[in-house]
Amino acid sequence: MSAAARTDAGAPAPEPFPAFLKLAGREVLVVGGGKVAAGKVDALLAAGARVRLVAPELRPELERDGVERLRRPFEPRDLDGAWLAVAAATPEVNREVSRCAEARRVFVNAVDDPSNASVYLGGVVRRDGVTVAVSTGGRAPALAGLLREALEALLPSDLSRWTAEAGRLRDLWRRPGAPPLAERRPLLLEALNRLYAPRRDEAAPPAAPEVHP
Ligand SMILES: C[C@@]1(CC(=O)O)c2cc3[nH]c(cc4nc(cc5[nH]c(cc(n2)[C@H]1CCC(=O)O)[C@@](C)(CC(=O)O)[C@@H]5CCC(=O)O)C(CC(=O)O)=C4CCC(=O)O)c(CCC(=O)O)c3CC(=O)O
Ligand SMILES: NC(=O)C1=CN([C@@H]2O[C@H](COP(=O)(O)OP(=O)(O)OC[C@H]3O[C@@H](n4cnc5c(N)ncnc54)[C@H](O)[C@@H]3O)[C@@H](O)[C@H]2O)C=CC1
Repeated sequence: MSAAARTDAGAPAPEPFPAFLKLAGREVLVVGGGKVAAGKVDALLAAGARVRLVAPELRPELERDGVERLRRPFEPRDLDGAWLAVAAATPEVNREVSRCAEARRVFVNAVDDPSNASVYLGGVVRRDGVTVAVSTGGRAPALAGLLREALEALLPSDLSRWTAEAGRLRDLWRRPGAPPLAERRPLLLEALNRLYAPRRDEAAPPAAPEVHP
């Protein structure tokens, strides 16, 4: 078991608190300019974050809109104004970034160092407006990846129909006369099942061919 899974006293560590961050328009510091940093930057930009990237050398694909680039080694002041930091440089630099971020109460993801990170990234499935994320609390990243694959296979390919129907019912249930909360889940399940019920015209036996004398 990795250091992340146990506290110093040997007691099991508390499980991480799952949350989905709204990063749009918020500043995120990424330290490092290699392959790993490039992958994190892709995900951060997709979430609408404003990325500040610090590294003496960086890969050409990091020269893109939405990324403020500082070509020099990390300095603690780079964390000023950041909501979140990602340490994706060398292990020694990552440790320093984690230490400084912790001191400033900025959450930090350290790609190679679960015990010094305050944020773990997970395996992620996104489909039709639904996001499912899996973490093993830093204990077994490859297992998080496998579970992500399994969930990808399990979720229906037409999940957009589910989200549309659930959204439609939610709008209805905001009006006066809506069923009480406790009844809504079973009603939602029934409504989703109805999406797959054969339509009356499909269920009817085929009409006998018309015979013309
Ligand atoms: C703490 C964390 C970093 C963070 O938070 O960013 C972290 C850390 C480390 N990963 C390592 C190795 C591997 N990581 C993967 C895969 C993934 N790792 C991911 C997340 C995380 N990995 C976070 C914790 C997640 C959690 O809580 O469970 C996933 C889910 C998401 C993502 O990275 O985007 C992604 C699957 C994506 C998908 O398929 O969906 C594979 C397997 C593979 O690639 O198939 C291997 C090789 C096999 C192995 O070693 O297990 C090593 C050892 C490095 C070494 O020894 O050199 C460390 C460092 C350490 O543990 O010390
Ligand atoms: N490449 C991989 O598949 C994996 C990498 N890791 C870890 O991820 C981290 C990054 O990996 P890569 O992207 O492959 O590394 P890389 O070697 O390609 O890039 C390292 C980057 O860090 C920058 N850097 C060095 N000193 C710095 C400083 N003082 N301040 C700011 N930036 C500095 C370099 O300029 C470079 O851009 C490493 O800690 C590595 O151990 C972990 C698992 C897998």
